[in-house]
Amino acid sequence: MPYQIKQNLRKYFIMGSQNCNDDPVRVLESAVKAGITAFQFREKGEGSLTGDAKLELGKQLRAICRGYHIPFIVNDDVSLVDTLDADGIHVGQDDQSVDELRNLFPDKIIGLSVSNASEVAKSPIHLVDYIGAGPIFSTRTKSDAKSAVGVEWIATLREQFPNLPIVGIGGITTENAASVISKGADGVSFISAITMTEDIKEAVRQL
Ligand SMILES: Cc1ncc(COP(=O)(O)OP(=O)(O)O)c(N)n1
Ligand SMILES: Cc1ncsc1CCOP(=O)(O)O
Ligand SMILES: [Mg+2]
Repeated sequence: MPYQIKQNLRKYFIMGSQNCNDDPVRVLESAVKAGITAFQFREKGEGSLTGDAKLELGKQLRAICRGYHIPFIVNDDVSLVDTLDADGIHVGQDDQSVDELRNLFPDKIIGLSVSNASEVAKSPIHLVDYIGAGPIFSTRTKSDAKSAVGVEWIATLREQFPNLPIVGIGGITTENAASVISKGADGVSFISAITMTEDIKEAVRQL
C-alpha cells in the first residue's frame, strides 16, 4: 500500500454531488489544493447521481486524487472499487461485510464505521485499515445518522486499540476538530465543513 494511513486520515474529506452547491469537481480541486489528505466518494442520499452519471463523476474525482497523490476511497459501492481503481472502500455496520471485502480486496484500504461498544465487539477490527468513529457531534448531513456519541468515544477506542488508525466523523467543524484529535484520533473526516463554507482554503487550513 503506497499510503501511510494514519497520516492520510489527518484531513479526510468526504463528498458527493448531493452535498455541493458548486460543481463537485471544483470543490474537490479546491480541497486538494488546500491540503486535504484523503477523499471518500460518497454519492448517496437525496439528490445523488446514479448509474452512468455517478460513474462519470467518480472518474473525474478519482483522477484529481491521483494527480495529487491522495487516497481515493469509495463509500459503500463495491462495484466501483475496481471500475474506478479506488485505493479502498469505506463501509458501515449494515454494508457488505468486512470479511467478504478483505477476501475481494486483499491489498486495498478498508475502513469501517463503529459507533458503540457492541459494534466493536461484533466487528473484525483486525481486518480493517482504519475505523471511522462517530457521529461524534450531531450532523444534519446524513439523514439516518445515529445519535452523537461525543469525543469520549475516541478516548475509549484509543484505550482499547492503541495502534489502530482512527478518524472521527460527524458534525466536525473548524471549531471542534482539535477536541477530536486531543482525545487520540489520528484525524478528522468532514463533509459540510468544506461543502458549506465560503472559503475552502481557509477551512482546510483551520481543520
Ligand atoms: C470515515 C467514515 N466514517 C464513517 C462513515 C459512515 O459510514 P456508514 O455508517 O456506512 O454510513 P454511510 O456513509 O454509508 O451513509 C463514513 N462514510 N466514513
Ligand atoms: C457520513 C457520516 N457518517 C456519520 S456522520 C456522517 C456525516 C458527516 O457529515 P458532516 O461532516 O457534514 O457532519
Ligand atoms: Mg455505508
